Amino acid sequence: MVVGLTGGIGSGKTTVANFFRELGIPVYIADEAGKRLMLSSEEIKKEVRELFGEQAYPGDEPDRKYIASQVFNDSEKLEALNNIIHPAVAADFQRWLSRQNAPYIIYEAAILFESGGNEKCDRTILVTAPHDEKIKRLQFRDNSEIEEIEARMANQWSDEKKLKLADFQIKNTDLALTKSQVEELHEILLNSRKN
Ligand SMILES: CC(C)(COP(=O)(O)OP(=O)(O)OC[C@H]1O[C@@H](n2cnc3c(N)ncnc32)[C@H](O)[C@@H]1O)[C@@H](O)C(=O)NCCC(=O)NCCS
Ligand SMILES: Nc1ncnc2c1ncn2[C@@H]1O[C@H](COP(=O)(O)OP(=O)(O)OP(=O)(O)O)[C@@H](O)[C@H]1O
Repeated sequence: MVVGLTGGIGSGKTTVANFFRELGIPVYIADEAGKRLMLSSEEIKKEVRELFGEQAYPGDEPDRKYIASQVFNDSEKLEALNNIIHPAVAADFQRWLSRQNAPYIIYEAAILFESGGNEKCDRTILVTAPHDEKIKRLQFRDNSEIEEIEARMANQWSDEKKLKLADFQIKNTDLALTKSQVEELHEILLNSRKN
């Protein structure tokens, strides 16, 4: 059973994914796979260079800050980048999935619903947190500018829209409460598999 896990920027997806990992559940993180593939795949490097110029890959490693500055205020360029990265991540995920042996696995992706990835999931979980809390956490973690965070948010669906499609919601405010929501959901997922 594939359980999709998503949430807006800074909502706490990775924090929640790590709680599932502590329960012994295999977790695939699409953002990390995308990063790894941008480093290892010559095909991706070539296509990204064609799209954004040499500046996107000054050497062997991508200039993520430069690419971000090009895509989050230009939805056509973002779509073109997504079209390069997402199929490669999907193939990598299928290879990973075929090696797993667990009652269910977690597939964590930032834009699961926006990209239609939810259609390949048996269940979906949305992590939510108050807007100001997300901004505070990201400023603390990454030293990000508010404008940069809001530009990414503008390219993601609202929680209201995603909640209509999600099977479960995890409200990530207090970490201890988040952990207990994960433990409860884990039991539900184990049982729903038996039905
Ligand atoms: C633009 C890139 C180079 C910026 O890299 P950077 O290290 O700054 O950010 P990172 O990848 O860690 O993402 C941080 C957050 O930004 C947001 N974000 C990233 N990609 C997207 C996207 N395509 N659409 C909307 N939001 C996005 C998410 O909330 C994500 O959690 C990178 O995000 C990227 O290659 N994105 C396109 C591919 C993609 O969709 N990746 C995510 C799922 S595979
Ligand atoms: N409940 C919480 N209370 C306080 N800090 C939190 C909480 N949940 C997450 N954080 C912190 O907020 C930051 C963002 O969390 P996390 O990285 O899990 O979010 P994310 O949704 O995966 O982020 P991104 O969208 O950038 O990939 C991290 O520094 C994390 O340690």
